[in-house]
Amino acid sequence: MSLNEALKLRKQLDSNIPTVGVFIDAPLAVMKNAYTSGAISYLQLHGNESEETIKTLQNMGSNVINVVHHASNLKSIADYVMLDSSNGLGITPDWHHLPAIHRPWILAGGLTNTNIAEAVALTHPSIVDVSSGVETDGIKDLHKITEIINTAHNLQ
Ligand SMILES: O=C(O)c1ccccc1N[C@@H]1O[C@H](COP(=O)(O)O)[C@@H](O)[C@H]1O
Repeated sequence: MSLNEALKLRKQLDSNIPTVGVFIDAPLAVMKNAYTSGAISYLQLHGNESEETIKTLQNMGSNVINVVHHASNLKSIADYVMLDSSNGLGITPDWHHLPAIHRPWILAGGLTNTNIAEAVALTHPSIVDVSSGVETDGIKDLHKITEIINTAHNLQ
């Protein structure tokens, strides 16, 4: 998505709703621009971004979500870590063998309305994140989004 498209979408959204930009090893200038233009409030980094890059983005004022593919990599100076088995391919991590995680963290990867209760009960994340699980034919589906939000809100 171009910066202009992101800015257009930002304008259509309630200003109280934070927006997240998803990046994989993007140039620092691109990520900085996305943040300073006001298009996004959080940067979600799915590549091999260095600690130095994360620090630079945080010093700009942005919150940074560092995505890791294995629970053994959950140490990061980022504001949040997200555990996701893949990069948006809808593959679930192994929820049964996660170590206890003593920091705010986000569970992602293949969550759907039918598996979210089990995933949360087994892993106790601070936040859940879902993308392909609320799509039909690659397009976000309002019915699926409403359904999973209701399910999540009813979890203990
Ligand atoms: O969705 C994508 O195309 C994507 C591409 C590259 C990196 C991440 C991507 N998506 C993000 O991945 C997580 C989990 O997605 P899913 O629920 O498994 O489909 C989510 O944050 C997506 O925004």
